[in-house]
Amino acid sequence: MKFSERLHKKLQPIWRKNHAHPFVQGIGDGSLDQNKFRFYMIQDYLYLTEYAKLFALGVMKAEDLETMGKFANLLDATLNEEMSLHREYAKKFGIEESEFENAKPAPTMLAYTHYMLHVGQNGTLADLVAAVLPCTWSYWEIGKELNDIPGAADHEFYGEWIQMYRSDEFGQLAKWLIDLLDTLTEGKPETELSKLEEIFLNTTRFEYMFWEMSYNQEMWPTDE
Ligand SMILES: Cc1ncc(CO)c(N)n1
Repeated sequence: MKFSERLHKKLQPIWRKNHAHPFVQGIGDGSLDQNKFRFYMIQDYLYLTEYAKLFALGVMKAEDLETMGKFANLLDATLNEEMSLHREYAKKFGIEESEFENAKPAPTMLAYTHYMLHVGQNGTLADLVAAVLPCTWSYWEIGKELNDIPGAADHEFYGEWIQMYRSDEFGQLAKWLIDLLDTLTEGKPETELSKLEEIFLNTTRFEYMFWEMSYNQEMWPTDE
């Protein structure tokens, strides 16, 4: 069995929870409160700013030019395509891009990005890929599922979000990461695989927490 097939089995219960989450459901049927979405987009902008750095670390850790080039593509796609979606939404909200950039980070966003950066900086290339994969893979899956809801991708407010994550371009990036992880783990001992599985599960759990955080607009519980 490919390592990604093993991971796919493991992540199913959490993915089902993602898809059933009222935030995701609300994007699908257009009923999501726009204030919740705005909170999410701001935190996601901060998230992607850090996430993009993982791809720069991928360039550093890769051992051949082809892999370096692919990570460079991912870095470019994140900063200049995916984050353009957020900048467009900022316009729709009538707020400046700088308001996105200078927003206060929410604790779950901080915990998630810092965990990934820690793994990416201190681990192997396989560790790094295990950490970043749930992000791309789960969004692609959500994008495709929501796209299957009649009219969802044409919704005047949430349609563009669905179109971004269901797109073939985005899917290709996810597929490339999946294949890379399978190649890197071929013939590796169980001790190593279970360590990678744990990293993958942790960021999968963080993905669920990000929906939860956004739905509840969670900041520090101690803030005045
Ligand atoms: C939290 C989060 N996970 C995944 C993606 C997909 O890139 C995103 N934009 N934000």
